[in-house]
Amino acid sequence: MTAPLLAAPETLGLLPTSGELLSDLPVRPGHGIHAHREAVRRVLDGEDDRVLAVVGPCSIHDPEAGLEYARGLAAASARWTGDLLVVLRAYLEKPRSVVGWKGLVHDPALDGSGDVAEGLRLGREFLLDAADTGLPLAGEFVEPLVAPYLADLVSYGAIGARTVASQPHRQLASWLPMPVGLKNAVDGDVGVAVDAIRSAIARHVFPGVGHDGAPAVQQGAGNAQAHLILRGGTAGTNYDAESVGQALARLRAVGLPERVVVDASHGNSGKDHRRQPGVVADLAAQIAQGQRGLVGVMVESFLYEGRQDTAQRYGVSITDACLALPETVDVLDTLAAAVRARRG
Ligand SMILES: O=C[C@H](O)[C@H](O)COP(=O)(O)O
Ligand SMILES: C=C(OP(=O)(O)O)C(=O)O
Repeated sequence: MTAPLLAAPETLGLLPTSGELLSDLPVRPGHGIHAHREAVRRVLDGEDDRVLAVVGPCSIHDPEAGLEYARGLAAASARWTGDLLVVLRAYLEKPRSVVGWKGLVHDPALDGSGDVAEGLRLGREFLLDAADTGLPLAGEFVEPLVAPYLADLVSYGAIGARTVASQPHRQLASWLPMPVGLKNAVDGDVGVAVDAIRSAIARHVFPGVGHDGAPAVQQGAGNAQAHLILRGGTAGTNYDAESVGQALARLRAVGLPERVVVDASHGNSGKDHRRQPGVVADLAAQIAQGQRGLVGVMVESFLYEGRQDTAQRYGVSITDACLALPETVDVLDTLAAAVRARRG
């Protein structure tokens, strides 16, 4: 007896279909997802002169702490309503440079056991509860098969620096029903993200899995709000006025709308959360001086500052280091003041 040429990967457990999970845990009346997505679109398209502020933990590992944070941010956000459109980072998947914890959806027990069925349920419950705060939600999409289980609750999507060159992720962005930001690569390459935007705004046909669980040929019509996120990289930061100007020029050169969101964390902070306020102060100065192509800012923030390797301390990130919520309020005050100055 010869071994099969291709054995399927070992099955560790079964998943519900996305249709089943959506019907068990439906979007609640009052979540206002359509209105949130439209609000994000208006800011990106320059029809609303506020600045998008995508703010929250690097990752959600403890739904209780994540919700306490979401409620705190929602309460604070009332003060910036006229100047900022605050969106909660509700990140349930983490791309890894090599190996590591892949996020609540992939490993809710945080121990490598990988109970994805439980992760999807817990993750969706978290998004539903977080949406109850009234904040629009942001998420990075890492595993294309996971998106149909969660994307109906998301109003701002991101494709990260590690997947921006991947055709399946560009296809994913082409069908996702919310504006999607595509990040420059880990090495700082902006060109690959510009290519990704050109791909994401186009129609794609690709294999996928429907809400009924059946494999199917699917279509993405193209995401008109696909845009660039500058996140710095190993080659250096790219939040300064010259880098922002160069990025806008690259977009203009290929006929794309001149708009960027800048991530104050990751390569722009060297993963040192204490540098994020300085980055946002620089961005605020650009906005105050009239830069209209700078349409959004991303900040990594949690209940308490810093990070930890394992979940010992409540409300502290187990992935990248975050600013504490009170410092985040100061940072967003600075940004809101800059938006008012730009109007003036
Ligand atoms: O945003 C979080 C991390 O920067 C990202 O998941 C990569 O982390 P890693 O380089 O520690 O794997
Ligand atoms: C992983 C992230 O970012 P990046 O892709 O820029 O590293 C993130 O925003 O969580």
